[in-house]
Amino acid sequence: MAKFLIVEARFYDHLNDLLLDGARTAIEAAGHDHETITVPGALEIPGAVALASDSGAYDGFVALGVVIRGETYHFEIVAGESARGLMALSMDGVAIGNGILTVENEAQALTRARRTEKDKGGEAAKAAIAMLDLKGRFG
Ligand SMILES: Nc1c(NC[C@H](O)[C@H](O)[C@H](O)CO)[nH]c(=O)[nH]c1=O
Ligand SMILES: CC(=O)[C@@H](O)COP(=O)(O)O
Repeated sequence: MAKFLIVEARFYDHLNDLLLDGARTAIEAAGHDHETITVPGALEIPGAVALASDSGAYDGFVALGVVIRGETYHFEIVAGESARGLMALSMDGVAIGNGILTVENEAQALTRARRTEKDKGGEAAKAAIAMLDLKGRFG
């Protein structure tokens, strides 16, 4: 049994609850354990994963969040830099799945957060599980 840390940026409570449901369901269905921590926003997720990974307490990580475009360039920064940070961790051998939704509006987020539709939370968890399996094979 592996232990996953879900790192969620709780910017939109109702959307995060759906993403968490999907991720937790996927991890449990695969027979693994999980814990969850919350950070202020998506920009803080990579740093939190780096800190937790250094602790050696977790086998894999799932990043969850919702970034909805506003009026300024900040969307590009938050969406792009959070993804870049997670990719850097992945390239450094951290088993991680990216479930940070980067969308134009809440409607797009809702259909992607629900387990009954696109289930991006479950998708991210399954990606983290797959990367952990690869780590065991090649690590
Ligand atoms: N606008 C959204 C943010 N912005 C906050 C940043 O992620 C960060 O917490 C802040 O810049 C302080 O460093 N975060 C989201 O997760 N979603 C958004 O829509
Ligand atoms: C993704 C964001 O940071 C966004 O919600 C901020 O909105 P705004 O660009 O209108 O300040």
